[in-house]
Amino acid sequence: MGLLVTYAKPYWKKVSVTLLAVVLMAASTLVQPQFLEKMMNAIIKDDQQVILQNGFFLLFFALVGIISGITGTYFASQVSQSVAADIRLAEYQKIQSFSLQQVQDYSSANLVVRLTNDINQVQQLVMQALQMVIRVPILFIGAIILAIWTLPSLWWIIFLMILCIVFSSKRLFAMMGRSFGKIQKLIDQNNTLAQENLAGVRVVKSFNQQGQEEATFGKNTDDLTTVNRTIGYLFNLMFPIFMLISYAAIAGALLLISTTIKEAPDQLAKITPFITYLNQILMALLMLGMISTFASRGFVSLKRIRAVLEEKTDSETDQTDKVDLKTPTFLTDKLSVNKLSFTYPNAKKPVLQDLSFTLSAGQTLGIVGSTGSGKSTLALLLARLYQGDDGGKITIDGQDIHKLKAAVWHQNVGIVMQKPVLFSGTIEQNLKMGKQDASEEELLSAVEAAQAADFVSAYPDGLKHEISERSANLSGGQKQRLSLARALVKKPRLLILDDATSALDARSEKRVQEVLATDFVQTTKVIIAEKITSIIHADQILVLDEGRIVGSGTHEELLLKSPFYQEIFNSQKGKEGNHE
Ligand SMILES: Nc1ncnc2c1ncn2[C@@H]1O[C@H](COP(=O)(O)OP(=O)(O)OP(=O)(O)O)[C@@H](O)[C@H]1O
Repeated sequence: MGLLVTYAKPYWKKVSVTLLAVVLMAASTLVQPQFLEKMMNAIIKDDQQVILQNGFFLLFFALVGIISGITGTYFASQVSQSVAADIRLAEYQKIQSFSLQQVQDYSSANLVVRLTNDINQVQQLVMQALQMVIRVPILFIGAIILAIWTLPSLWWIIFLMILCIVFSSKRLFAMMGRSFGKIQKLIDQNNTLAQENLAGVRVVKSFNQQGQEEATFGKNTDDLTTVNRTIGYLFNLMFPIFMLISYAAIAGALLLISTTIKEAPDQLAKITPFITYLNQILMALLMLGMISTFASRGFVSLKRIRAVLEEKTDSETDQTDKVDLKTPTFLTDKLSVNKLSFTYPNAKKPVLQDLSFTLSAGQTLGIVGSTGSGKSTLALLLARLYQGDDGGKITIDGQDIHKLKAAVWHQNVGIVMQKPVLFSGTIEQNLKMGKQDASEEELLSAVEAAQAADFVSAYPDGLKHEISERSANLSGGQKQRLSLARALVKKPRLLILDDATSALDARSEKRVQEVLATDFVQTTKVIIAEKITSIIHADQILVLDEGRIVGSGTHEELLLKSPFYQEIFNSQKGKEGNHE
């Protein structure tokens, strides 16, 4: 609730207008039966003037009710949309600052639901709350007081009716409440299934898995429908049950009045407002039921959103805009990795153990090793996307990289991941992620260095060419080249290439190596490769096996002293790609 109040504060003027309109509407609803009673009395006495006079007031207050109703809905809708938009933005910004582990812990599908469906639920909650939170108590208490005031002897009928309604709705809501939590979980699963299936559509088709995928998705959708239907049934039951109770109360009231009408004929005029008040009490309880439904779903969603917003993230103490990104503040000398170990947060065993090595500025480090030996993990640690276990450190000129501003480190480090990721938008927009203010010349030079010039210049719109969703209109090699160009355009002080040239032909890969050696002399390079030819000239090569360094030295040294390295080299000799 505190979260909603915080986000609604900037819109206090509109909130006040909404609440004022709602109070006016509730008051006009309560006052109308009073004029109805006066009209009934005048009809019995055949007093035309009083009939007209009260008819006019009745119409006037009905009009006030309509206008204030429309005004309230208009402003409530504006406030709820603005509050939802602000929370959505805050949540999105928060997710942007999440570590890889946090994204993995929540799962991306779950975060998408929290950004979409959960926000919609909160929007509905705000909309309904603004319109009903004040209206319901005014209407409920006001109608009870006025009903008793109208026919005091029938007070117990009112309370009996309320008791029956409260009892039956409590039961219905208890049954519905259980389903709301389930819905959110099923929507998460539904999203995960759809996302995975669409992202891997080629695999699904090539393995003829459409039927299997449809069945899994269908099962989840059926479960969701069943839970939604249960809630729908229970909700739709509520209205007839309430109506039944209220008609029983009205019938009871009429029966009792009919026995006393001869001694007190003025009670005839009171029966109409009394019944109207009974209906208003019923309306108030129905609205309470509705708001409880929105509240049950809305508060589940609000809790999920708050969990995201309250996550502790690295960048909270590290605001990019306060950092001078232009001035390189490190990498003047030595990058040292000292006794570095790393265990993924939910894993039992460390993935990297006791790694130590040093690199001088401008040097090239090659990393080879068996699959799953921890090469990509080391790349992520060097890029400061994860932090090593206690004790081990990565330092630059003696300073722990985690003590530096994350934004500064990321500005000076270029990483090309094993699976290249580009975003929908133009090639230029993607490349400028490396350097926002890069000139066209700088972009073209990076494209040239990454051996992407041929295919980029073949597009009639060149750098303005649109990359489609999940870069479906690019080949694997093209994606790799553009990812490399994006890292090169920022002229990083430390460049990490994780199997980044695997989809390049031997000639292009050789050209990339030459460009890195001549145009990026100052850049320290860490190159993870499957093929030894990719790192053969490295100043130092690390051989990893099961997270440990099992060999280090130059190519020639390793050929002499590391059987593991020799084995890899011999297995690759003569194969395509050995362009040495
Ligand atoms: N996010 C993660 N959470 C938990 N374990 C992970 C995660 N990522 C990787 N691992 C595990 O860490 C180990 C090392 O993975 P890593 O990707 O670093 O190996 P690699 O040497 O790059 O492999 P490859 O040559 O196949 O790319 C593997 O056993 C893998 O299962």
